[in-house]
Amino acid sequence: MARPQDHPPIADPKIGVLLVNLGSPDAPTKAAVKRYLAEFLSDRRVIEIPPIAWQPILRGIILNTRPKKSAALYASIWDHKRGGSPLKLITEDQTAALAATLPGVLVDHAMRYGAPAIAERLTAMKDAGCDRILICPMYPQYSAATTATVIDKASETLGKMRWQPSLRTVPPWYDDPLYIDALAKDVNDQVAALDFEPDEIIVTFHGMPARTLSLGDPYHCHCQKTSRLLGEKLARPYRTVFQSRFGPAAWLQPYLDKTLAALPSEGVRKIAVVAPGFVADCLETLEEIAGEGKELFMQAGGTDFAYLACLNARAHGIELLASLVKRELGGWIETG
Ligand SMILES: C=CC1=C(C)c2cc3[nH]c(cc4nc(cc5[nH]c(cc1n2)c(C)c5CCC(=O)O)C(CCC(=O)O)=C4C)c(C)c3C=C
Ligand SMILES: [Fe+2]
Ligand SMILES: [Fe+2]
Repeated sequence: MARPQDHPPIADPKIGVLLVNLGSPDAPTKAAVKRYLAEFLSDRRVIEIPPIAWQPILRGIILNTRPKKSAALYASIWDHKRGGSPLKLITEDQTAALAATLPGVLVDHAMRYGAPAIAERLTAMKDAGCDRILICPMYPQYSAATTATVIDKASETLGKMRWQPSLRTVPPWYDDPLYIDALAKDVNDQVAALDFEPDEIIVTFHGMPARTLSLGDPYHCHCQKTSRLLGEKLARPYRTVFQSRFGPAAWLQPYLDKTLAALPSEGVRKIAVVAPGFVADCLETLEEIAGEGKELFMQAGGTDFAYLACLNARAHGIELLASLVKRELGGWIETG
């Protein structure tokens, strides 16, 4: 018969918050990018092609060509001083800043691909005594390729636990007035600091394969609504586009690159570009928009281009995150 002294130690109960973003390679090298892309692009939520057809393309072509090119792009944005990608370092800063607003709550972060892994952090939180955990996928707009895959991975981890923590998830906040207000204030602040007046604000979102819309993914609608609400709040001319097309199939349109190349011929020569679907700057914003995008626009005859930073760990961003998280922690902590 088990005696009380045989009982495994139990930590004091705690509430936990886990921020989860996409993840980056561990280093801006071909080998690290290959490892990262192999994990990312093997996720069936991301590439919805049967593995029997997709894996030979991934292993035979993509992982032999893309890592070299992507590693060079990562190298161009890497923070060598702090040692990491912008996405990783900003997520760390967001975690620390959010923790400062939630005394007594264990705030941590994980990445869906690469490190720190969701399984590792959820297990560490459970071991530290978290019997209630709020997961915050760091995507304002829901998609199966981002939000759902975070929840799948967390559920897979809980599936291996005897004593599971209770789990809550932060719902998508694409139309939340707190988010739209934070974005509008941040865009206005950044535009006011420019030395030109933009003819238009270009609102760009990471793309998705076009067919995900007819399959029932709400991502397109979420992006359109964010953009409309932001545009209305800014009371400025704006347009919505999608970027980062991957593979030969059609993705959500209009495409950012084609739009940037065409705008000057429409008489739009001064623009500010904002990417509200990213809560942290990353390869897709710093390299694709602020780097390649600017070059395309200027070569096409544009005169002024500004990339507006994501909310990141700046004041409007952290206030937003703290409000969303505190609201979802209602009943678990004193939120009044
Ligand atoms: C913000 C939402 C995102 C959606 C929706 C999304 C869908 C999606 N992405 C790919 C392929 C790639 N994305 C890559 C980078 C990347 N993607 C997001 C976010 C979303 N992706 C972020 C934040 C990043 C940057 C990561 C970083 O480390 O900074 C890449 C890797 C980079 C490269 O090699 O070019 C690929 C590939 C697909 C196929 C997809 C939807 C089906
Ligand atoms: Fe992506
Ligand atoms: Fe839609």
